[in-house]
Amino acid sequence: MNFSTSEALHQEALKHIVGGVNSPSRAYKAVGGGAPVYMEKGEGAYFWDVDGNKYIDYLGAYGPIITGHAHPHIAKAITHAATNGVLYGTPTKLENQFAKMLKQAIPSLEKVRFVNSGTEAVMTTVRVARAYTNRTKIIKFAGCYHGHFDSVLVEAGSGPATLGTPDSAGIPESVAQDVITVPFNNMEALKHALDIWEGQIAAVLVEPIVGNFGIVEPKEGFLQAVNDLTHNAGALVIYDEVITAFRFTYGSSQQIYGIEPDMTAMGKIIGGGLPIGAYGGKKQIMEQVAPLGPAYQAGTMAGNPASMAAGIACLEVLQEEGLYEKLDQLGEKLEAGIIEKADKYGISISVNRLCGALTVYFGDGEITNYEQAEASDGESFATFFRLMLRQGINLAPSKYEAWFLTIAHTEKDIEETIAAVEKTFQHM
Ligand SMILES: Cc1ncc(COP(=O)(O)O)c(CN[C@@H](CN)CCC(=O)O)c1O
Repeated sequence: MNFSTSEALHQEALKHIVGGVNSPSRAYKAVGGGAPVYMEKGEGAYFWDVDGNKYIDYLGAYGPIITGHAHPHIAKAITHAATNGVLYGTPTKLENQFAKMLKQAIPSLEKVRFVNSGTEAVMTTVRVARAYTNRTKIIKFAGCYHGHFDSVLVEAGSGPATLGTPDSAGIPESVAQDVITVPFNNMEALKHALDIWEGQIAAVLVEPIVGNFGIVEPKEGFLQAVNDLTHNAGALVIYDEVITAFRFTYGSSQQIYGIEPDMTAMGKIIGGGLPIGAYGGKKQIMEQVAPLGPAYQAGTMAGNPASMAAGIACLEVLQEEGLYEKLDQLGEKLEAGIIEKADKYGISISVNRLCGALTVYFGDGEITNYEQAEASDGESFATFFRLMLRQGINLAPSKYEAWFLTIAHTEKDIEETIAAVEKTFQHM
């Protein structure tokens, strides 16, 4: 495969854009460096790079593109918005329509607000929780990612109830001191942290199904324990469903496990590929938000007609009967194929999968928390990534990101992918 145009574009980008990318996730630093491939056309489950190479896409733009690239229903909605005026600075009826769709799918959303990214959505839920409880500390889980605002760019040590230390420059110690990190799926560690910081915890923030150290489901009883322990401590539960909302079902993890948080942050899929974020929750909590209450959140583009139209169109597509069952069947076929080839060539992997999202970890043992994911073999992943890319299979360039299927993937695509996996394992 020839990547020369991508390489040239990357050299050009390096002169103007920090690291040549607008998000560090897109750099190939974790997979040996060099120029990322530059895509220039997407259609369904495929995209083409600037050198004309075609790929089956499992990146899905880190989650949003569950309908496949350039879905006609979404494209039509965006085109209409473009010709109708993309931004007025006034409320529009689309915001009412979309808010009602979200509330119908996720009943814990008694009130919602639209913002422009998952980061903004999570950031605001934390602010609202602090306003509502009049407390400042939050507990998050090691390895969970919640966007790039100060309070969550903190990764404490592996021990429970450890006070956070910043994992990004520019975050004041004073901010890091208000974040406690505990291991995911560890109820005792959570209880310990809530006890130690009794009366000071505003909220426990969790990815109910983790997507940021691969796909990791909550252990039996874990989410119920999060609710019970957090509420007993007088704090709020915030679900970060930026990845999970509409990924596994027409709704959220709340409809899968039958457990509701106090607030939910969303993003990615609900924007149909356009910039989006949303948060919502119990009425009496959400009424802390301006102009009703003292917690401020605003945004020029919040609820803009183009993102609303794209989000509405996306959810209309996802209402199709049997859609998630089909994603699950394709995901199961892919998982089985990868495992069968790994066994055939003696490659030690473990696969975590839920519906149409999966992660292949290199190494032994099950992955139920960040420490185990961190210990998985990144070198082998980097080799795997490169060999798959050269065969026209595009994955996220990180061992911590999931493979995302779209509704456009076919059995044939899965068979082609498994054949590429076999060829890759033969060379590892
Ligand atoms: C659970 C969760 N919560 C919040 C965010 C932040 O959303 P955005 O601000 O990127 O829209 C994310 C963003 N995810 C990353 C990678 N999984 C997006 C990729 C990137 O940062 O380029 C998330 O996964």
